Order: sequence, then structure tokens, then C-alpha cells
Amino acid sequence: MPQIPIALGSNVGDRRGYLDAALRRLRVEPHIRVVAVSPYYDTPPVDASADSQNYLNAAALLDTDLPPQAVLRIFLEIEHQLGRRRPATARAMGLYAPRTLDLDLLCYGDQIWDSPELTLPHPRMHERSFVLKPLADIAPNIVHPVLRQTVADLLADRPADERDAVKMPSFTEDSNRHLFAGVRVLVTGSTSGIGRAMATAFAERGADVLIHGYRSHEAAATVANQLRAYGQDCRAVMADLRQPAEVDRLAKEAWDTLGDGLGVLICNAGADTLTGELAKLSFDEKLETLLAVDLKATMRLARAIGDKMKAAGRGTILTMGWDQAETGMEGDSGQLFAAVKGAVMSFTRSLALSLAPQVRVNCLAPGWIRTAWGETASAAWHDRVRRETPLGVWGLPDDLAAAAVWLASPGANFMTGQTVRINGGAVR
Ligand SMILES: Nc1ncnc2c1ncn2[C@@H]1O[C@H](COP(=O)(O)OP(=O)(O)OP(=O)(O)O)[C@@H](O)[C@H]1O
Ligand SMILES: Nc1nc2c(c(=O)[nH]1)N=C(CO)CN2
Repeated sequence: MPQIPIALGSNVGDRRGYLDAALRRLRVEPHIRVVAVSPYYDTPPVDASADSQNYLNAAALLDTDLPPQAVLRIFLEIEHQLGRRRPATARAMGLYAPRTLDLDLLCYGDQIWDSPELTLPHPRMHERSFVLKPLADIAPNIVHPVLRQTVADLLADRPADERDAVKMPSFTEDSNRHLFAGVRVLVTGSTSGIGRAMATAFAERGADVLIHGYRSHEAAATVANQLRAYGQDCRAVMADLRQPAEVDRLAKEAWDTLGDGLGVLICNAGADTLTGELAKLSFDEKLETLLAVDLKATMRLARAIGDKMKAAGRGTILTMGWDQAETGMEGDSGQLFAAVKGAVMSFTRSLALSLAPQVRVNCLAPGWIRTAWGETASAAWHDRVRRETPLGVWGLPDDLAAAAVWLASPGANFMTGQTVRINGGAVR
């Protein structure tokens, strides 16, 4: 069975995310094995319509017992699931429109084939440095079935300036600014505190962000407005997460509001039973509220959006646990949070298994973080926090945001089902 070279390209939004997602999708196809993947290259658009950005291109080698027509059908399905639409206008002018994902079958052994659906070898592979250069990294000796030249030789025949223009992307400070370009993010409970810090961190890095609030539309709209300063689409949505119907509406609205789907969901919202009105509730009332907001709403929202992400072939979800859920803390609050957040942490592990491999699900378990409660805590509490935190300081909302950014980024591509403690080093 010959190894089948394919080409991948993306020049819209989160290009790396689309290529990663396409490869993940191919890896779960029962009749396909992904044998090798080239590095990703940044390439200037060729024969492209005027609105085209640079592409990210890669090549891969597949091993399969499927006929080429069946492989192509899978490619078209993956392209469609990952948001590829085919506008008639650019193509009519002989130009290629921007696309979230392009998957091309380059050769299938020595087969030569020409039908309206499939041409083999791909008719333009030999004249595209953006195809030949990545392919030469993993299969320089594959022979073009018509031209009878190897990939390495075909690449050597391309003009030097065209070859040189196919470059590794540079990961400079500035690329951070675009880490989440084209990615749509919903952060629940993001009008203040940790949620707001997370929403800001994603907007700073190029994401479109949906701010969720439940009491004050004005507060949510204000945060969304501030985040628009980063240049993307940021909006506010309201939902009372104690009501299952509201959670369902949020799931639907969030999926549709910023465009087609969500790349990142952060279930951050939690009932604050330590300060304000809710602090006056009885133990039982607090338990009901925490169960409704922190646990049930997280489960309902993450399951609804998670299913859609899985069907779309990509996405990542973060939930919020609590570091002392595992180690224990005395008192009513300790019991309440341990029960509720412990359940969130356990749920996260099972959801991660349910949604793998398309969707990664992880949990952030904060320790003592200086949020609203920290601001009002007594001097004795401050002492205790310092004593119990090996790093000797409170954590800040930005510390959680930095961890969320990393967990949602391609840097954490091999992380799922984990609870990450962000707690200044407390280990017992
Ligand atoms: N070897 C091939 N690989 C992928 N698609 C092919 C191949 N041969 C023919 N096709 C057909 O071409 C169509 C792909 O059109 P598409 O809009 O993706 O072209 P393109 O990606 O814009 O151009 P190019 O194929 O030059 O990269 C598909 O409908 C598919 O049936
Ligand atoms: N750099 C680059 N240019 C292109 C590409 C591509 O993948 N990379 N694909 C095209 C049509 O599929 C047209 N132009």
C-alpha cells in the first residue's frame, strides 16, 4: 500500500488551529493512519483574491485502504465541518478565495485519474512551492507519476525567490497578539474578577470574546465595550445560570452570536456566597445556589457546547475547580466548596473522555486568589493565606488568565482531563 501525500492549507482566522483540527480529524478516521506530518509554513498567497492573507501550509503522509474517491469525500466533509465555504464569485474570476481549510490529495501511488471530482496527481502540485517544500520535509523521494521526478527535484526546479518565500512562521512577541485571531471565546461570569481577567487576556491575544453577565447588562456591556479596543468583535450576553432554560438559551446564543461556533468555552461563573447578598443565605440555600450555578450550569453548558464543538471537530473547554476540594478545609464554606467544586473537577475528567479527541477539557483549580472576597478579608485571613501559600502571596486574577490562555492554546495540545492547580505551591 503506497503512502499517500496530502497538502493542507489555511488562510483565515486561527490557521494553526484549523490545520491541527484537520489532522486530529484524520487521526480518528477508522481507515486512515497519519504516518507523518511536516512542519507548518507561512506562505504568501498564490493566485489569490485580493482579500487573501498569508497561508499556513503543511503536508502529511497517510496510510489507507480506502480508494482515492473515498479519501476525497472525507476531505470535503472535514473542510466543510471546519467552516470551509465556497463563494462563487472569486472562483469565477479564476482566483482562489480565502479558506479556513483546504485539503488536497496530491497522489495516490502511481494512479493517474481525471474526472470532474478527482484529478490525480493533483494538477498543480508540481508548480507549488507551498506544497513541495513541506512535502520534501517528510517524503522527498516520492516520484511524481507523470513527470517522473522526485519531490526534492521538483522543489529544486522552483524559482529560488518562490521557495524562499515559504518560511517557518516566527513566534515573536507580536505573534502573541494573534495567538487567538479568529477564535471565538465565551467566558461565563466575566463582568468582574477572574472571568473578566480571562476575557481580557483572550481579547488581548486577538480573540472575539463574548462577555456573560447575569444581573447588570450595563456592567457586561461596559466590559465588552472596553475589550473592543483590541480591535475584535466583543459582545455581552445575559443569562441567569440558575435557570436551566436560560443556560440552554445561552448555549445557543453564544454559538451563533459572534459567527459560526465557539473555539473556547470557559465555565467560570460561580455564585459568590462569601460576599454580598448571597453571604446571608442559610447553609442549605447556599448549597442549592452553588449546585445550580457552579455545578449544574457548568455541566449543562459544557455538555451543550461540547457536543457542538465535537461535531465541528475542534474546541477547548475550561472549568473552574478549587485546590482545597481535594485536601479539605474546615468550616461551612470549606464543606460547600469542596462538595461542589470537587464535583466540577470529577465531571471535567469524564467530559474530557467523552469529547476526546476533538475537544480538550481541563479544569483550573485556584488557590487563594485576590478577588472580591480577598479585598474584604480580615488581617487574620491575610496572614493565613500567606502562611498556607508557599510562594507567600495571594494569587491574582491575571495568574488564572495566564493559565487559561496556555491551556486553550496549541501549546497545551497534549493536555486534556487535567486539573491544574494555580495556587502558589500549596501541596497538601
Ligand atoms: N486531487 C484532488 N484533491 C482535492 N480535490 C480535488 C482533487 N482533484 C479534484 N478535486 C476536486 O476539486 C474540488 C476542490 O475544489 P477546491 O475549491 O478545494 O479547489 P481549490 O482548493 O480552491 O484549488 P486547488 O485544488 O488548486 O488547491 C473538490 O470538489 C474536488 O472534487
Ligand atoms: N500560499 C498559498 N497560496 C495558495 C494556496 C495555499 O495553500 N497556499 N492554495 C490555493 C488554492 O487552494 C491558492 N493559493
